[in-house]
Amino acid sequence: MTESFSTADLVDEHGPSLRVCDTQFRQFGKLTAFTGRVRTVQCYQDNGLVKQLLNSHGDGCVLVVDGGGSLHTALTGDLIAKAAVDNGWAGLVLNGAVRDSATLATLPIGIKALGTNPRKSAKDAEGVVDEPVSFGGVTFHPGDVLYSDEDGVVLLPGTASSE
Ligand SMILES: O=C([O-])CC(=O)C(=O)O
Repeated sequence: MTESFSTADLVDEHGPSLRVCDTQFRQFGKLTAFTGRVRTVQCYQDNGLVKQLLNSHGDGCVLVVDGGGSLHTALTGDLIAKAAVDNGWAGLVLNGAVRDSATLATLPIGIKALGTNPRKSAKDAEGVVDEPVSFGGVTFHPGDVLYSDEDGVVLLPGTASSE
């Protein structure tokens, strides 16, 4: 999907109603601009739920993973990211780490994360799916529309929302 938007223009257009995430992410996927409806996972050094979700239909959504900011284990690597591409996810935003970054850079998906660590995460699937998660000074609600580009990550309420 080709996206033509700019987060800076969205800020100018929407003003304070746009939520802007302050986290300074690194870009890992090949797509540097991506947008989609938010789904969420909260977990800590365990990517069992991330793996399950990204191995199911993405419907153009962006998976926002609050890994508590831990850089101790990778929440996504090349296999999970390839599954996300195959299942139609638009992107991943991880408050945590990735691995296999050289391969991630070749995949047609947006991936933002804090950094890298080659260590695997646990696979106990402990955590929470599709509840609001907060980091970088904003709350990500399932159903929000997320826009991400070279300048940052911003959020608008989903159209189904009454906000
Ligand atoms: O399995 C994991 O935890 C992450 C990984 O290496 C992959 O996605 O290839």
